[in-house]
Amino acid sequence: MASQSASSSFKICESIIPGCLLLQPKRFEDCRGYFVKTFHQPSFKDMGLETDFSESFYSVSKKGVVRGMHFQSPPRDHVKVVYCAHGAVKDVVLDIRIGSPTYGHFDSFELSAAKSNMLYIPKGLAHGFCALTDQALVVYQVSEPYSPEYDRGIRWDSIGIPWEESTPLVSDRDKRHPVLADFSSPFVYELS
Ligand SMILES: Cc1cn([C@H]2C[C@H](O)[C@@H](COP(=O)(O)OP(=O)(O)O[C@H]3O[C@@H](C)C(=O)[C@@H](O)[C@H]3O)O2)c(=O)[nH]c1=O
Repeated sequence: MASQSASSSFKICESIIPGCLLLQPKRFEDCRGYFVKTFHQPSFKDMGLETDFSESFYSVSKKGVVRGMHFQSPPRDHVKVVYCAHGAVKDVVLDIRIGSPTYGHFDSFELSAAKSNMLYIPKGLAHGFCALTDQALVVYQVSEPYSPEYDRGIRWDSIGIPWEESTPLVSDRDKRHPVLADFSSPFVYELS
C-alpha cells in the first residue's frame, strides 16, 4: 500500500501494483444503520477510472472457500470493482501484464462489510479471494460481459500467496488452472 489521496466521494489508496486502487467510499451512519454509495460516475471519471460497467453480480462463500485466480483474456478482458457487502474476505490481485514492473507480484487486502472498502482492479490482473467468515458476500461490477470462452485462471496455490486456509474449499474448475510458472500471458503492460 502506498500513497493516499482524496476525491469527492472516495478516498484512494494505491496498491503496489500499478493501476490497482483500494477505494474507501463515504459511510453515512445513523440510528438505523449505515448507507454506502459504491458507484458514482462523476467521481470515477474524476479519478480517471472506468465508468462503463456492463454487468454486476455477487457470490456468497462459506468460511475457508478460495475462489480464483480469475481473469478474462483479451479481447474480452475487463476492469473489475469488488467489495464485500457481508462478512470479510482476504482479496488478492496478481499482476500478469508482461512488461509490468510488478509482473508476477501479488497484493492483498482485507475487504469487509465492517470497513465498507472496495477494490478497483484494472485489466491484466488475476483476482481471487479467501472467505474469512461464513456467508461472505462479494459483489462485482465488470466492464465487459461474462464470456465463458475467455474466462481463465491461474492456480490459487502456485503464486506464494499466504492464504488463511492450507486446505481450502476450491471449485473443480479452479483446481485445473495452470500454475503461474507454466502460464503464458496474453496481457501487455501499457503505461498510463
Ligand atoms: C463469473 C460468472 C459465472 N457464471 C456462471 C458459471 C458457473 O456456472 C457459475 C459459477 O462460476 P464460477 O465458478 O466461475 O464462479 P466464481 O469462481 O465465483 O468466479 C468469480 O471468481 C472471482 C474470483 C472473480 O474474480 C470473478 O470475476 C469470477 O470469476 O456461474 C456466469 O453465468 N456469469 C459470470 O459472470
